[in-house]
Parts: sequence; structure tokens; C-alpha cells
Amino acid sequence: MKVLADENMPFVRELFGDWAEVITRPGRTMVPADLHDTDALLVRSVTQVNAHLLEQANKLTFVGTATIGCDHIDTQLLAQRGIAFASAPGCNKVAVGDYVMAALLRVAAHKNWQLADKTLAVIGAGNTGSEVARRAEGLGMKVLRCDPPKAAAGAAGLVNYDQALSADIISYHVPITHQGPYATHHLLNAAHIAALDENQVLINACRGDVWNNQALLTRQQGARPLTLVMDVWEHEPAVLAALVPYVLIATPHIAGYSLEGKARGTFALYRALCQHIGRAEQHSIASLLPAPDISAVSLTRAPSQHQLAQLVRLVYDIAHDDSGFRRGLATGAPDFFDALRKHYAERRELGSLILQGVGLDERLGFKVPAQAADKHN
Ligand SMILES: NC(=O)c1ccc[n+]([C@@H]2O[C@H](COP(=O)([O-])OP(=O)(O)OC[C@H]3O[C@@H](n4cnc5c(N)ncnc54)[C@H](O)[C@@H]3O)[C@@H](O)[C@H]2O)c1
Ligand SMILES: O=C(O)[C@H](O)[C@H](O)COP(=O)(O)O
Repeated sequence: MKVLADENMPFVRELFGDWAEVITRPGRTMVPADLHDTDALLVRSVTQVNAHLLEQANKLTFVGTATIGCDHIDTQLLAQRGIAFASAPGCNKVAVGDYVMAALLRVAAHKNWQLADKTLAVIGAGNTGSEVARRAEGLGMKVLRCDPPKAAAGAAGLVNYDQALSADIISYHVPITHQGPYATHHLLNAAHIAALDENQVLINACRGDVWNNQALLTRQQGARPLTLVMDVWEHEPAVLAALVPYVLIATPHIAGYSLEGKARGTFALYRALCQHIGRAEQHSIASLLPAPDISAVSLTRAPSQHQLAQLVRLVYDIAHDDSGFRRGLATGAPDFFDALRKHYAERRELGSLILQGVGLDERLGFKVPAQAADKHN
């Protein structure tokens, strides 16, 4: 069987190579001819899987995306053509939790805030939003969850969007949708942006088009700019360069880019394709992951917020991603955004680091030995 995969999908050869012919291509520039005689197509978020791409797909029976978001896939078309489809829900939710936690600690240092005094609103209380809420609660923050589709289905304990917009920090975790009662395109629109207080912080680690970037630029160029954390941008990879100097943390859509998250994404497709063709699984995720460079740290007392930030930086330094983004943009190279993503350094999840010695809140994401963990679930 012939498997065509995005060249930026790790572990494809390890999982598929011993039983399929694996061909890799740059995801953003896959063309219809690449699909000729291909049985299974494995993509990431940058490949638009639509009628045009499938024009020469004469053998295709399976499409998989190793991502959470599926907005790049015409799933209706696949269903019409009888092509099986799989995605990887939740695969990188822990990485997004790590990213937002790193961002929160950096924002707190910048604003001289104690996070435990602040309120965080999570817009979209699904896989990534729930992971972020868990981290924030581990930091002692008050958390508001806003998810109108879930509220309409009867879920309790949720706030409406207006209430959420009053929080100190507002973090977005919705899919991009353009139609229906809960459409998220420009969910943060010009009127919302104009009405926010200058002390508020906005975080976007979902999809760029959820925020009106031009309206944000207008706000930032005025007298009362907001504090912004942006991993995703409207019109990626062509970011609104003028906005970047007004963003506290700017990164190239890498919130989900932990090695573990990528491994889970590829593995979800391996599992789905095995099921699709009736093949027994012969691999595990654990076998794909190398040992982390730093595996344990011993604490003698509960860490302060500042020390917690240092511990997070041991595993994931968001400032490094931010400075790389700014350097890349400054080169003027049109492909800087994709180049940063393609050559992204190996990043482990906070859970790869064991924190020994004190009973740390396990919701923070580090691995805490069972007898020491301060359990909350
Ligand atoms: N930056 C990254 O690297 C990265 C990584 C993973 C996921 N993502 C993006 O984040 C999105 C969310 O991921 P997830 O795993 O949490 O998805 P999910 O499906 O588990 O959760 C999304 C939640 O958003 C809610 N929602 C939908 N419309 C809403 C609206 N108008 N207002 C408030 N809530 C709304 C849904 O009810 C659902 O509970 C993905 O679709 C993907 O686009 C980005
Ligand atoms: O939807 C997702 O899972 C994330 O946005 C994912 O991390 C995107 O990464 P990409 O597929 O663009 O490499």
C-alpha cells in the first residue's frame, strides 16, 4: 500500500515504513498528481484536502490528519466518496496546556501579577480549554468556562461570552467555524476589542481567524494597548507584521508542538489506518519517545511563582520561541513562519519532568510521584 504523508509528520517511517511504501511531501504544496496511486493520505493542518487536491486520487480509501483542528479537510466530500477519515482529537492538548501555562507565568512576571489573585476565562471548554483550565486552577486562579454549544446541550457551571470577556486573562480554545449559531470566525471582533480594559490579557492558541487581527492592530496603536499572546494569526503563514511589536509573546503556531503531542497525532492515524485495513497494531507510543534530557528535579519546599516559572523554563522556554519568531520576521524571508515550524527543536511536555520532594499540585502538569501528589481529581 502507498502512504503519502506530510514531510513534517514525525514517526511516520517508524510506524508505517515496515508495511507500506511511505512517500513524504511538503504539506503546504501537495498537488493532485501526488495523490495518483496513493492509498492513504496523512496530513497536518497546512494541507487543504478538497476536491482539487483529490482530482487524481484514483485509489485513495483513507485520509488522516495528525491534528486536533479539522478545518482544512472537506469531510463531506470524503464521506460522499466513501473515503474513511480520521483525526487526532486531544493529541496535543497537554502541549497547549504547557504553552498557556508558560505564557501565564511570563505575563505575570511582565505585569508583576500574582496569578492566584487573577481570573482566567477559557473560551471553548473542550480538550485544550479544559487542560488550560486545569493548569490555571493549579496556579490558584479563578477560572470561568465559556462554551455556549455545551451550555445549550445542558452542561452546568458555564458563563456567557460577555461574562467571560470581563476576566483578567481570556484564553481562546475554539475550532474555527464560519456558519451556524456558534460561528467562531472573528469571535473576538472590533467592538469587543475596543471595549476591553487596557489591563486585560488575551491569549490565542486555537486558530488565527478567531480574532480580528486588523482591529487588534488599531487598538494596539492607540493609547491603551492590551497585553497579547498570539500563537496563531489570521492568514497564516502571512502574519500581520505590523501587529507583532505590540504582542508580548508571538509564536508561529507551535503551541501544540511537543514531541509527545506529535507522536500521539501520528499514532492516532496509525491506529485508525490499522483498523481501516484490518491490520494488528505492532507499535506503541512509548516506544517512539526518547528519554528526556532532564528527567527529575528535587525540591526542598513548595516553589514560589517565580521558581515555578524557572521550573517550566527548564522544560519549555516560551521566550525562546518568541525571540525566534521576531528574528525570523526581521529577516523579511517570506517563508520564515513555515521554516520555524519545520525546524522546531524537540520540545518535551512538563510531564516529562519528575518534581520530587514536595507535594506539588498535579494539575500544574509536571510529573509528581504518587505519594507526594496534591490530588485534586
Ligand atoms: N495552536 C495550536 O497549536 C493548536 C493545538 C491544538 C488545537 N488547536 C486548535 O484549537 C481548537 C480547539 O481544540 P480542542 O481540542 O479544545 O477542541 P474541542 O473540540 O475538544 O473543544 C472545542 C470547544 O469549543 C466549543 N465551542 C465551539 N464554538 C464555540 C463558541 N462560539 N464559543 C465558545 N465555545 C465554543 C465546543 O463546544 C468545544 O467544547 C482546535 O479546533 C484547533 O483549531 C490549536
Ligand atoms: O489543530 C492542531 O492540532 C494544531 O493546530 C496543530 O498543532 C497544528 O500543527 P500543524 O498541523 O500545522 O503542524
